[in-house]
Amino acid sequence: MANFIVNGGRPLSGTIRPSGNKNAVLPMICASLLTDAPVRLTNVPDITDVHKLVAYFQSLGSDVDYDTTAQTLALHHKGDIDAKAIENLPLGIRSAILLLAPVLIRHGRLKFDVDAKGCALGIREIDPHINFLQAFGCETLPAQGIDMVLKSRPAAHSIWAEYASVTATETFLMIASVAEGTSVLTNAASEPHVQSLCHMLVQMGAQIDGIGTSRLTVTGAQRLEGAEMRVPDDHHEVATFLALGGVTGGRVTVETDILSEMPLILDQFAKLGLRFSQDAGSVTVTDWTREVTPPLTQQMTAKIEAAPWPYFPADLLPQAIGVSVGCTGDVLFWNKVYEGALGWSGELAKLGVRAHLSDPHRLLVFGGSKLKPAEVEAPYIIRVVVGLLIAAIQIEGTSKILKAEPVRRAHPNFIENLKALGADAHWEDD
Ligand SMILES: CC(=O)N[C@H]1[C@@H](OP(=O)(O)OP(=O)(O)OC[C@H]2O[C@@H](n3ccc(=O)[nH]c3=O)[C@H](O)[C@@H]2O)O[C@H](CO)[C@@H](O)[C@@H]1O
Ligand SMILES: C=C(OP(=O)(O)O)C(=O)O
Repeated sequence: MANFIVNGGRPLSGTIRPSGNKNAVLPMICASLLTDAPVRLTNVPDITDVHKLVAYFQSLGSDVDYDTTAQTLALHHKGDIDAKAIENLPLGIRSAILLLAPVLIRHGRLKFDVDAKGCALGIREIDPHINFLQAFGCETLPAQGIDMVLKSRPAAHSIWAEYASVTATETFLMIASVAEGTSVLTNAASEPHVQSLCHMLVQMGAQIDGIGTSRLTVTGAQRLEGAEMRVPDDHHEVATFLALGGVTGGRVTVETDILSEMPLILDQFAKLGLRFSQDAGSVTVTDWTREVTPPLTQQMTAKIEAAPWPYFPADLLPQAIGVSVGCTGDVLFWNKVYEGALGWSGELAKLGVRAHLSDPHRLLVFGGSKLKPAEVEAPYIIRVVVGLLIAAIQIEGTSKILKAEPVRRAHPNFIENLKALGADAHWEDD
């Protein structure tokens, strides 16, 4: 596991383009298995999760052309796929769960003991996925692990989900897109990455109404066609570069076409004293006052709460916490999604941060901490590596973030990009 070394206190400045969104490209890659026609994706990030899915498809005998320089990925799953290889789902990535629907649709059977754990944010449930698949006619056979079969074309089904799950909504979308008839999912997730999968499935021949809302109506196609899609820019990475620029007292411009999805995200970072200017295709962080905007309701503490879209994303909470440690006021962070996403906050104390973990979902960061460089250890959570870096890079002196490797799952060339903006940072191999 590699570590990050960062020499903090140097302003980051310049212009940068974000990479494609990991959580958008992964379901798109999995959905390519729904067709025997070619699929071509552009703006594909060079990240380890993509490499794992690509290796899986290569093992199935698919034609795969992944050009990391051009950021393109061409996939063509022609005839039969290798029945032995199909059960070797990629390990350690949450998106392995997104292979269940397409493999069952394509192959009719899947036996798995899925390690679809992804980031260590708490328990990563598989129940909604299995329940949705069963509702569409997949049977579960008694077995060690899970053994599912799909004997004929799925029949449309309507579901009211217990909660708005991103990947379970994507499972629904994939199976409903080939089902006979019209299916409805109520309490659907609506994140930008869920929307991009909808647009891809529409291009492939499904009819989808309600894209971007919590109710999706899908009419399936007998046969799905190929697709050519651009992976949307990563709104998490846009916010990350802005935060890094701001906390170092620099001026970073991010050029992107995803600004329409970012008003709430920028508002919440502005609550932490970051100031932005925007034009049609870019956003610039211009200043950091360090002042927390106090609520007008005097009994309240300033707070940032994360929940399913269109709330502030849970995957941006660590980055916001990283900014807040240098603020003069108190901020309450509330993760309404995951029960295990804040346990790492003890590491902040090593950097001199005063904070109180109120319960598994809420962290109160006190203003005015006397920060100092330190060695901290990241959990297996991509965005926490980034959050710890945002905290460390604002502190003069050398800090080390142990086990920083998970960042490679979502942010290509992360250190190279930081260096190009003027950071003094490098990888250290253990
Ligand atoms: C590959 C991928 O796309 N991963 C993303 C996806 O994971 P993933 O699809 O696994 O996340 P879910 O949306 O299912 O939510 C994660 C967990 O939070 C809990 N939960 C969620 C919503 C809710 O209203 N109530 C509730 O209790 C459940 O325990 C659930 O298992 O969405 C997460 C939430 O945006 C992101 O952090 C992950 O980066
Ligand atoms: C939690 C994340 O990813 P995953 O669900 O793939 O583990 C993330 O992208 O921050």
